[in-house]
Amino acid sequence: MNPLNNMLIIGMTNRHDMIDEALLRPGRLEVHLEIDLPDEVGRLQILSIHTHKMKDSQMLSDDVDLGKIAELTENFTGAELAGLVRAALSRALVRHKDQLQARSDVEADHKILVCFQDFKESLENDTKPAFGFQRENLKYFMSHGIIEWNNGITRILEKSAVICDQVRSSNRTPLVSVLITGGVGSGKTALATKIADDSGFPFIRVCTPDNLIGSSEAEKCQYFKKDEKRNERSFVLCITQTKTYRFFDSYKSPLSCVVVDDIERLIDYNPHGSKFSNLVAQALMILCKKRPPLGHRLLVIATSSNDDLLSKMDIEKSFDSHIKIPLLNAEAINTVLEEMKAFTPEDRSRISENLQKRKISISIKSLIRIVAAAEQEEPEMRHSSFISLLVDEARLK
Ligand SMILES: Nc1ncnc2c1ncn2[C@@H]1O[C@H](COP(=O)(O)OP(=O)(O)OP(=O)(O)O)[C@@H](O)[C@H]1O
Repeated sequence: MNPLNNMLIIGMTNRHDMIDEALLRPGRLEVHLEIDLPDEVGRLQILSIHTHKMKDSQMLSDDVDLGKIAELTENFTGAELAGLVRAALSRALVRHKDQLQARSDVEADHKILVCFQDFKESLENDTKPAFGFQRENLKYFMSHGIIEWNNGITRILEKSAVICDQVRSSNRTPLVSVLITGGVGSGKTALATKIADDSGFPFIRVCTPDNLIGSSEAEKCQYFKKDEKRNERSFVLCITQTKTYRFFDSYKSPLSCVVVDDIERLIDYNPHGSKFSNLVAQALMILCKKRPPLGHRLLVIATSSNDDLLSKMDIEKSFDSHIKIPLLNAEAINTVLEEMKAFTPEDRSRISENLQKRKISISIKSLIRIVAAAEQEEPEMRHSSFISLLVDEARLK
């Protein structure tokens, strides 16, 4: 066999983690270059390249501000930006065809013009980034907004803003992990996503156990992989047939936030017999401790309703900060009713008067549910129905 000289072999993949290590050893595919998501300047350059021909043939309207489009396309890859330009062009073509059909005047302007509106509509309807997040998806977890029902909630939000600033700008802490705990329905998921949303980080991923229903432990398996070149460990936490949560996806962006919701469900905790998946629990602990690669910063926010379990399993210690969400007392209930504009002002003052005599504590989620149930009653029955539902619920707890 004669060796071939002067050959350069370039391999490309978007699943570096799945390539056999034998192929990546020195002497084989030994130089590894990772292409990160483009920043705003990079996106502007990519958009300029893909609209270059349009501009030359005067098909690009003067109102198209590529700088603005670069600003709006956070987390877009180069291929997605090219797709966006194509989608905007398709919209312009369809509009042009419709205009031609509508006009009897054949002499009308025949020029196809791609406008800023075409890009805007394509962004809204056609091209979405595969990485990162969609802001509207986060809103799903805060379906009733965030009500600052007492100073405790305001302080939590202020403390979280400081933590986000720390991740963003401190050179000492590229990784910060926060644990949010509270009773069932206390608003953990909503607060975690609010913190992630307010952080303004370009990459946000919410990992909920709902997506893993029916997955076996093998499917949820996590594995660790040693990258010999960079001496780093990268890992995949959960693999399902439909979805792959790769926490190291977050390393594609310089500034990322991963929300891990409902830890006890993620680790398959079963109070009967106290069973859980140790593999997933270990993966979580490593996620909270493993520094991201150089130049990348990561905020991990995890939520749980089971404080005791986490401290027994030593998971709690893996987090840098622990936020506890309180339940609502009578005063907080009044604030929430006020903020939600639930019932009439007269009903609200009757409720407030009634609650003064009671010692009550309830979760925000239960309170919202009770308000919705009471609002189904006849107007004159609403406040009494609310009180009795509230008392029943609080007794249940
Ligand atoms: N200050 C607040 N904090 C958190 N949630 C709030 C607040 N004000 C209003 N909400 C609303 O309350 C609901 C809280 O539900 P959420 O699912 O976040 O609770 P949870 O503690 O994660 O529930 P579970 O224990 O069932 O997982 C959301 O609809 C949210 O919009």
